Amino acid sequence: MCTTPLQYRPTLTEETLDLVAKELSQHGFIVLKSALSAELVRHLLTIAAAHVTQFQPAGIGREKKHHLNNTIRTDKIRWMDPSNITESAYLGEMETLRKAMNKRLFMGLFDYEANFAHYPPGAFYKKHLDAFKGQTNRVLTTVFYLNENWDETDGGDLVVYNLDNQIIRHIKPDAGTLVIFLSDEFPHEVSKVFKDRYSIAGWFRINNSSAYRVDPAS
Ligand SMILES: O=C(O)CCC(=O)C(=O)O
Ligand SMILES: [Fe+2]
Repeated sequence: MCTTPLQYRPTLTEETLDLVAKELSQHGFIVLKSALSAELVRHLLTIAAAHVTQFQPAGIGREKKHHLNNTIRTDKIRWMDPSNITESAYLGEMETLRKAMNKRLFMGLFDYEANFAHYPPGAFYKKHLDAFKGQTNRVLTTVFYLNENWDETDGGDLVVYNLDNQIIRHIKPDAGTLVIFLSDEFPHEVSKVFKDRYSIAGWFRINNSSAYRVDPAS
């Protein structure tokens, strides 16, 4: 029997990457609908749902400051596995995005870390910033949604604020929607969900290593 290996065609076109660069330089924020192939999105959802019992409670803060705080967030996560062909296809698209932003905007993004997230009914993530100026090497956030047939009444909007704390966007976590924004400029929250919600949150990082301090891998 002959089985062809599973392959995914890259979907981020030069035109899309131009648009992302333009919007990020003008507004620091972009929402792309149907950003990746429907097949890839479906397979990512299947993987997330199949492994959900292994997801771990998510923490806040990094390294020594990392701790669990279930008054701030109650989602569960699993870091992506590059040895899986489907997860690797997603990471490949993000690598295309990384290189494109470095080329067009000279952002100096040197790597990317990403986790699947599961918000069971009742879960939320209160308003937060992913990064504070000068204190982190996370500079560009991505959130990619995997949920089919998401209804307004299912909750779980991504609510985005500006630095004056005014709401600027409500984003429905629809399958295929990719949100990209500057990590230290947009406080955001995930409103309470009423149905299982799956996503992939990721961060492009700059290299803060110096002779005195070596950056940890994650
Ligand atoms: O899932 C979302 O819409 C956002 C998640 C988030 O803010 C985070 O993981 O830092
Ligand atoms: Fe966040």
